[in-house]
Amino acid sequence: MASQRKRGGDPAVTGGTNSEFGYQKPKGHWASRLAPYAPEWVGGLTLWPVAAGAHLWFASAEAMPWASSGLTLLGAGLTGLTYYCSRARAALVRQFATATVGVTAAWTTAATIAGPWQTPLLELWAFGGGGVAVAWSIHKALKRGGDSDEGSSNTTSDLFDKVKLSGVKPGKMEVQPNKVTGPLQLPAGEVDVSDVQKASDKIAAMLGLRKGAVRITENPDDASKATMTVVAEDVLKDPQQWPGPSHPGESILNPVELGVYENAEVVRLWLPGDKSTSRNATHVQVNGMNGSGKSGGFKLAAAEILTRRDAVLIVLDPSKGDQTVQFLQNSAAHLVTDAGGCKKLLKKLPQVITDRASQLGQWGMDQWEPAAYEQHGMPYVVLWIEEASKLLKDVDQFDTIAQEARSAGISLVISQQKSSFRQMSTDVRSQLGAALCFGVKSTEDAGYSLSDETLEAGARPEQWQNRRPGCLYLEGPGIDEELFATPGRTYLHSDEALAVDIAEHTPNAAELEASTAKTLGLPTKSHHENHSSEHNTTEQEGGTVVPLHSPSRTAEPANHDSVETDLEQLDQLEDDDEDDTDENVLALPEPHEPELEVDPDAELPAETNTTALPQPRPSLTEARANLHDWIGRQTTVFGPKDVPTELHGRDRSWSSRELARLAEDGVITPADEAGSYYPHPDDEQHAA
Ligand SMILES: Nc1ncnc2c1ncn2[C@@H]1O[C@H](COP(=O)(O)OP(=O)(O)OP(=O)(O)O)[C@@H](O)[C@H]1O
Repeated sequence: MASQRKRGGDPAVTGGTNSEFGYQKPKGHWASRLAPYAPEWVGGLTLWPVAAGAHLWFASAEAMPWASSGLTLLGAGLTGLTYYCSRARAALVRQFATATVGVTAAWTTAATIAGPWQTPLLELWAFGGGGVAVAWSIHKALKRGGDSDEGSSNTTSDLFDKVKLSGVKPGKMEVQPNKVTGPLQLPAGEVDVSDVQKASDKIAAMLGLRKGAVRITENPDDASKATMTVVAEDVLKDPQQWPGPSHPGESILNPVELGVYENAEVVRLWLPGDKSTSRNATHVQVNGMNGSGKSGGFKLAAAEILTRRDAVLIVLDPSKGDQTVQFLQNSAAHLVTDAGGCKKLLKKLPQVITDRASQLGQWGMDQWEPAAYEQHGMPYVVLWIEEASKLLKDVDQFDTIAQEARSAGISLVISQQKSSFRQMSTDVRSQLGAALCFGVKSTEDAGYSLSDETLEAGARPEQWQNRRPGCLYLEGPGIDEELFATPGRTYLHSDEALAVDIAEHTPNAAELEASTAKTLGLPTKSHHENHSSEHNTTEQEGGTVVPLHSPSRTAEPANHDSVETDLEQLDQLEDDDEDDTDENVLALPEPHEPELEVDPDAELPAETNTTALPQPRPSLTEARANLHDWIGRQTTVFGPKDVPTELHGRDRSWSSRELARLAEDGVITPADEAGSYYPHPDDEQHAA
């Protein structure tokens, strides 16, 4: 327990400060330099006249026995009290303070009875008292420190005195850019690391810093040690720009990079396990209130996953439809946005897990490793489940699914506002080894996401709520535990920029192996490309949303399994919610409808409003030709927002990508402002 004693009770720390918080104000004048040492000398000198007065006062034979026994009791009580109150101090100080009070009380009692001028009381007072006063002064002089190396420690030591944690001893503080760190030694058995953590905001206030600027992290190997980190400037105020994919064309074994921590380290999330570093594969829970930046985090993670050579991303997003996933329209991601389809896919997962795990076993692998893709074509699968609470309640034994999925090379990412007991069972939660926590509403919500240790170490996602979108804490395998309580912020990005990088990688994107694709009712590569080969006259730009009963599914070869699956799906139709009607429509086989404007891209309602709806959408070739003509008529700088929707029938991100492509091909020239262009090739621009 923390010592809650009053600051004034310890002669070693009283006096000597004349600013509000003492430790900051320099004392130049000799009087103020000597003032801290006055109490022991003044106290010692006044003791003699006090004892003399008491002796004369109690001189009568009747009063003296009462006075002597009263003073003895009082002395013993004060000695015991001193010992108790100094328990949070270093052992030597505690013993010295107790001895000082005990000896002083004994001398005062004896001097009151016999008279302080008697031998040896007079000599004891003169030499013994003087010695005690000198000892206290030396102790104070050393503690206050004239030596500059110790200066910072003593200053910090005083800081702990102020928050009533005097026994806490700071070590040498290490100064880094925007950060000061140093070890703390706690008085073993007297002050707990949680006591210091609770005082961290008070310490920040005393240093004139914002809440959360001081963090105390416990030492996992020694409960009497901790680390104090002080971050002066809040560098997360302004998010950093997305630098592009971190490991394009490399393995998903490399971390997914999402942003930066306040100490400028990169926020890294490892998904697959790695035996060589004893790291486990992990699932992730993503939490954060509305507007806290979850979708932004998803988009960055998606861009990372989709630019790796051996990973497949499947996204289930039953709530926002393709509002969030629009930027993935040209990617290899598998998207399911109807609730019924999402649930069906989840129900098929156990089969996929069993198949993949036994397949990996046959190849001699007890978990997924890059060789599984390189040698056998089995990619790592990241199944990202948005608004998971709406789906998981209908999936039996999801905890078992989660438990088994990791060994089958599948990471589940469960994203929802909060993971309270109503939203997610404790069993499921215990299977999610990583937590990505954005701003939440309350401390309680933070507790559903982050571990107690991280919260005690100073993580406060509730301080952001949704006022600091993108700010996060991340716990997970492979991450240095000191970073668990370090705030970070996702990169600032635009959907267009992400889409461009993803599209660049799409031709090399990993394919879902045939057996998994079949069980889940998904195409192997991407809906976009499969669909394209089956319906090559159908426009593909928006064709990435893959409901389970899509034409691509019906095109799969019929066999015993698929008959069974279809029967099962028919049964399940009764259970499914709001999307049932759509599913029935989509389930009808429509393999050859060359001119039919089937547009599985659900982005259309969002951007192609009333003007576009009654119009047949131009094909990609027509859209590009229209855009080209339109550019030819432009005379000034323009951007994607200036391109009329009816020219192409698509959303603005399409224009954005097309313009970027044309600029790359040298047809138009980028202007100074990002995302805007001159309607001429570069050389003409210079000539003009
Ligand atoms: N790192 C960031 N820096 C600055 N702004 C950001 C960052 N991340 C997201 N934002 C902005 O914050 C707003 C909310 O973000 P986002 O839509 O990702 O939140 P959300 O948690 O998904 O919200 P909801 O659950 O309501 O969809 C958006 O305008 C987004 O552009």
